[in-house]
Amino acid sequence: MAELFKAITVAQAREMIGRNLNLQPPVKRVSITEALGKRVAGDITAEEDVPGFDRSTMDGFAVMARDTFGAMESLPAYLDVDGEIFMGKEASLAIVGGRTWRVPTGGMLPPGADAVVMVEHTEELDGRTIGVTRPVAPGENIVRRGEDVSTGSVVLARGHSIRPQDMGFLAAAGVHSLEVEEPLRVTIISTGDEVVPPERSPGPGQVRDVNSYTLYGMAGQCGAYPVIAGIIKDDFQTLKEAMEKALTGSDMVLLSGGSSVGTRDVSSRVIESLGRPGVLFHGISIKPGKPTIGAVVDGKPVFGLPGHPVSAMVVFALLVEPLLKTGRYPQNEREKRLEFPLPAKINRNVRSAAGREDFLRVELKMEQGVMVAEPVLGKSGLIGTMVRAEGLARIPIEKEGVEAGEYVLVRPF
Ligand SMILES: Nc1nc2c(c(=O)[nH]1)N[C@H]1C(S)=C(S)[C@@H](COP(=O)(O)OP(=O)(O)OC[C@H]3O[C@@H](n4cnc5c(N)ncnc54)[C@H](O)[C@@H]3O)O[C@H]1N2
Ligand code: MOO
Repeated sequence: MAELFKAITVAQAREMIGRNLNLQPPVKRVSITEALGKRVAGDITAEEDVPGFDRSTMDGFAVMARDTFGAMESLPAYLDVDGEIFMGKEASLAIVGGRTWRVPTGGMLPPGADAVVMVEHTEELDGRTIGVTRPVAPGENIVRRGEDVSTGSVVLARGHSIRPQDMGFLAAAGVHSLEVEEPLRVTIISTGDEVVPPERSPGPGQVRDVNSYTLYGMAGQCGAYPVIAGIIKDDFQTLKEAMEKALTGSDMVLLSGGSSVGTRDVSSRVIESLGRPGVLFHGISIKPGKPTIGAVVDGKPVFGLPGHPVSAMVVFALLVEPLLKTGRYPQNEREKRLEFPLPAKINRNVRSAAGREDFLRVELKMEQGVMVAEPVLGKSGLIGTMVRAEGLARIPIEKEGVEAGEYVLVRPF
């Protein structure tokens, strides 16, 4: 069993979980319209070129560009018009030097044409001949066959989350159904003898359950399928039974409360009893969120999140969210950078401790064209501070604080 409160870094925590993880989301074939926000289960390869033919991007005249070289207002290049290409129809007759075809925006180019002259840059002479008043370069005002997608190329790679533009791209490539990962099922359990459901009036010493709802919301935002299992008594046997049931029916279990060192804190012992490898760490060098339990049981992650509502949300953002969104933790500098993407100037001094990463709730405002982060002060038990905040600012592990005017990196929410 992991040593109690021998705190490790976030990076080490991620590494330990990642190494033991075996998330296996179910896979389902869906239509394009059902795929929004889902992750692609395997590489999707284009079976045809898009567009399937060379097309004009302007209303005008299909030409061999070289026939227009040197053309100008005072000395147009004269071309005979062989006819008109209609929208959605094949252009089968090849273009002949010195001649042209009228073509609409999106129309097919005749074989041999390598550019289109916009109608504005031509003058009609006798209905059969035009004068080109500006030259075009090869490739101008056209898109080539396969320029959007070429046959055999990977349209979307495995693991990619489908966005609206991806849906259009799939349609263009003729991929009308695809295999996607089903949302991961996350069971959320709250512990604590003092915690009551929101519909109950708390008695003396009692508080309403906050964490089940913040965690439910955060999991939903990640595209997961959260289930609230309710409030379970701080009792070994009762909690063990609830956790076993949760593990059987889901891909991940989040338990909040009971992660600290109180005599009644049974979470760690219960998680350890569920299976192998069990508890990997108990304590991370962050504030808030230090008393976090990280475990993996038969490939499924199990987190014991701190009871304080802000702490639970911060730990979710750092350890749970990447797994629900991508099935893994950020691997390269770009992915890590995108977790806290927004630079902002902090507007007051904040102390931290070297060897500990701090996460500040901040409000964001623009002052003289600069993004400014104003810390929202308050203990990590106060959910209202999170409601006022618009982001989390990070003070890196090696720093002993930040001074007013320094830049911090923020994750807006
Ligand atoms: N002697 C020490 N005491 C504490 C330490 C410590 O290092 N030494 N760490 C503190 C920190 S930091 C945190 S965070 C909390 C973590 O506590 P637990 O995870 O053990 O959670 P509980 O003791 O059950 O509850 C803490 C706090 O949160 C409230 N809570 C719990 N669940 C919910 C819920 N679902 N909704 C709303 N509020 C909840 C609970 O009532 C307590 O107020 O420990 C510190 N103590
Ligand atoms: O996780 Mo505890 O809140 O550091 O407040």
